[in-house]
Amino acid sequence: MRYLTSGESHGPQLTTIIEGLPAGMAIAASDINNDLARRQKGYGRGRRMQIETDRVQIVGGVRHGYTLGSPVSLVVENKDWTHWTKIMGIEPLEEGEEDSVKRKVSRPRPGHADLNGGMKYGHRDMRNVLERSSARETTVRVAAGSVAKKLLSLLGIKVVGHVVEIGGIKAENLKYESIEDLVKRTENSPVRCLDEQAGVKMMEAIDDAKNKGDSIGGVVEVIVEGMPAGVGSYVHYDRKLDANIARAIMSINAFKGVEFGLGFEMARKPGSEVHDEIAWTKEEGYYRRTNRLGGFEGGMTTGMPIVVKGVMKPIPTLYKPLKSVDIETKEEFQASIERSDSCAVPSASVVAESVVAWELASALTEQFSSDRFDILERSLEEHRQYTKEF
Ligand SMILES: Cc1cc2nc3c(=O)[nH]c(=O)nc-3n(C[C@H](O)[C@H](O)[C@H](O)COP(=O)(O)O)c2cc1C
Ligand SMILES: C=C(O[C@@H]1CC(C(=O)O)=C[C@@H](OP(=O)(O)O)[C@H]1O)C(=O)O
Repeated sequence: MRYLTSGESHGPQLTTIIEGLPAGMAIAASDINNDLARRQKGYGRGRRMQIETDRVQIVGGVRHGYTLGSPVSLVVENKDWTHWTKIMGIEPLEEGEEDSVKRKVSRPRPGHADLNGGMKYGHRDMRNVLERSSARETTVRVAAGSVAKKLLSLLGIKVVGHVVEIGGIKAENLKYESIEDLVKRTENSPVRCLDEQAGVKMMEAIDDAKNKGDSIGGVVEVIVEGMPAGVGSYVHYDRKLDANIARAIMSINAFKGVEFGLGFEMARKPGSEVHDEIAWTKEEGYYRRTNRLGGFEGGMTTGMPIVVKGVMKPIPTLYKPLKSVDIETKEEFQASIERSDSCAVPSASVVAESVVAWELASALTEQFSSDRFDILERSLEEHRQYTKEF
């Protein structure tokens, strides 16, 4: 499967076209809207989120609630567009209209894409960069991921993202009864954190950063249950599923690192405390006694839960200005801003969940016959039985 997204942060809409979904898969706008709403929530977001109420329109590839096998196109409108029609105008300016209506950006923000993007595409008005580099684009990535999640859930695979650290405050109590329990408890937390006490401290840290005009980052974790063993491949770099997941997480705006299982801690432990012993029972088939590798060996799933973390840096747009250089005057200035998030880690955990779901759905549809959803379902069931008895 593949998808592209299009659209600017303050343009009329965001669009995605998804190719390669099996025909005959149930999908409804309500499934996607639920995930769009989850992405919008989260403590630490700025004023923009009060303007937007993200809702999807399915404009292609679905009829009476089922995919047709043709490309699925999804659209999410930017409500903020009505305030930006002149600034973002698609038509050339009319005679006599001032260039100043474009709200030209000549002052790049440290940590954002402004300066490098301006240099790359020759945009001396760096609004042309920030409009697309903005994480507003993650709205339709979540929409595409939601469709992938639907495919996975129909195949008995569950994916959930949550927050394990914000601003140096780590969640200590990460125990949960079942993935349903994890979903329920994180949905009830404003920071999408299992550990209620840590969650309260995280919110205080966000308030503190906001009051100081600063921003903070954190760590999100995505857990997947129900993936069969042997999905992905070891034969080529771009078919290693863990590598594709790592790339997907790194592609989320502001993400700077990825870990599977014990992650970087593996560097400090001997092999006997890292590798997971293999066991077998008639009922369960093969399983690992531990899951320190986080569900992957050799670029393929082990059948154990996938556990992957991603680190998000603090938001670059700061009320407390950092020094930068105006590209017109070459003079130093201290940036002043109108609005920004102070922490978007909770929202980003939903984005991480979405991009992981996408990679898994992609790998499954590549590996198994997938023109028809019912055949995909059957093939996967056969594969599950086969790997159990292998
Ligand atoms: C959900 C989400 C919301 C974000 N909100 C903001 C924001 O309000 N202001 C900002 O400067 N950056 C925000 N970012 C981060 C920037 O989009 C990101 O830092 C920028 O695109 C540069 O890319 P890089 O940090 O990956 O190098 C957000 C990121 C995510 C995932
Ligand atoms: C719009 C979203 O996030 C935006 C991501 C973002 C950035 O620079 O990445 C900057 C802000 O945009 P604005 O300048 O319009 O307030 C965020 O609000 C969203 O998540 O839907």
